[in-house]
Amino acid sequence: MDSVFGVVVAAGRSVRMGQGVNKQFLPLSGLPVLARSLRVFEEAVPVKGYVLVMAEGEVDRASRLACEWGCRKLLAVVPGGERRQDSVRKGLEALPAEAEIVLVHDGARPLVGVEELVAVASEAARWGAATLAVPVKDTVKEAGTDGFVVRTLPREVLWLTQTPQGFRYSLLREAHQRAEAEKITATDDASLVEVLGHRVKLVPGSYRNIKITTPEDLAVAEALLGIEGGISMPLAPLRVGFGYDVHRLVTGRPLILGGVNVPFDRGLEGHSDADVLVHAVMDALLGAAGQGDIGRHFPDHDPRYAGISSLLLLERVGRLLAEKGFAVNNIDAVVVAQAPRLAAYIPSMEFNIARSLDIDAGRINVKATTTEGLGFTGTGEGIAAYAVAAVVSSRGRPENPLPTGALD
Ligand SMILES: Nc1ccn([C@@H]2O[C@H](COP(=O)(O)OP(=O)(O)OP(=O)(O)O)[C@@H](O)[C@H]2O)c(=O)n1
Ligand SMILES: C[C@](O)(CO)[C@H](O)COP(=O)(O)O
Repeated sequence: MDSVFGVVVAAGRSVRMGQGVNKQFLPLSGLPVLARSLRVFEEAVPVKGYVLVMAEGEVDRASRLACEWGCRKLLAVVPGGERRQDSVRKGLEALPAEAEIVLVHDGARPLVGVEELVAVASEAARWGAATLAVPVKDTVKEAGTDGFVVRTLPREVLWLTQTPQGFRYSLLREAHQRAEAEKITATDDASLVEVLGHRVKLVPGSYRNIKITTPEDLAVAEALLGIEGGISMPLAPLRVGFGYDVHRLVTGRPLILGGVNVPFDRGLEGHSDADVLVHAVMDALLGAAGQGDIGRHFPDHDPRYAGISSLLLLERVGRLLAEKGFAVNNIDAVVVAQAPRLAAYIPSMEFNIARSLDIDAGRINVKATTTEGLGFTGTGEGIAAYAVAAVVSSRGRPENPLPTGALD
């Protein structure tokens, strides 16, 4: 496919959400709305890179968070403009010259699927312009300013447009330049291309690709994710496991918790990266599946594991469980640390753990607590973590929990 790039706009004011904050940072099943939208661009193979557009005052915050969310294809975070189309234009200006197809997406549409994004890219490459859209389900009336119906519109030809919308880069830039020159305002990019007389191909999308606009949209999105993740449908047979780990705090080491490099004057000592949270999670998972503990699978005298990211080990635990016929239902964990304060990093920890296990972040819950200055965690000698995990047998019954020996 042609060289595909993206522009994700998230520089709006979130007025209709009515919470006084950018709705894109609100949690949706444990992960910020924006993180979910960006993840789709990360996962869509044809997308080479993308630009994120934020309100002026949120550029730094978004850049920092995107790093924590593991956004590897993000090229730049740039300030947006007054109207959505101004934000898109600024995003387009930041794209590299090699861009041939550009996908413009609302950061506020976190439920779009990777396949939908790829379909729009391929139709845009074919037709020059394409947009995801769904047929109107209700009967649509045109109203007068007096509040009375003027006419009923023919539903058969009406579609609700969504994003991403995909275009040949040169075509979309021309459309935006024309809009600037002729002072045209439009609520989507396809409209600007239509003004040029260019045809826009409709790509049938999904009704689940809602735009998070008002508070009830968040509730609907949560419900959709819950149903799809199967959380509301208990699976049996269920097995639970418990994990506990402690590491000593020392100077000269980074503090890695849940795969996040947490700023602190000391870090945890250990053979690997000493990620005490991920170690507790792995032990809980292995315990639930009857597969021993991490000491057995990843011995701390084995040079292969010296300094290794514990998230890589977690990925291997996830694969082992899958081989044994287990799927992770949910994990709950608590980090016990007197300092530093961890609240701001918890969504990223949950995201990292979920990504390593290839499951939805809504299935992971991480908490942090102090011990009011008591004990070894209270004095800052070390950090502890506890975790419980529930796994279900995807083969309908628990697997034989006999030990299988170490991973390769
Ligand atoms: N000046 C603007 C206006 C909107 N957007 C983005 O365009 C998308 C669609 O806009 P909408 O959902 O309407 O978001 P807001 O403009 O934030 O909402 P509201 O109108 O309620 O303030 C959102 O991802 C929003 O952040 C943008 O980047 N720059
Ligand atoms: C681009 C869009 O999401 C397509 O439905 C929509 O037009 C954005 O409109 P808004 O007024 O910025 O919410």
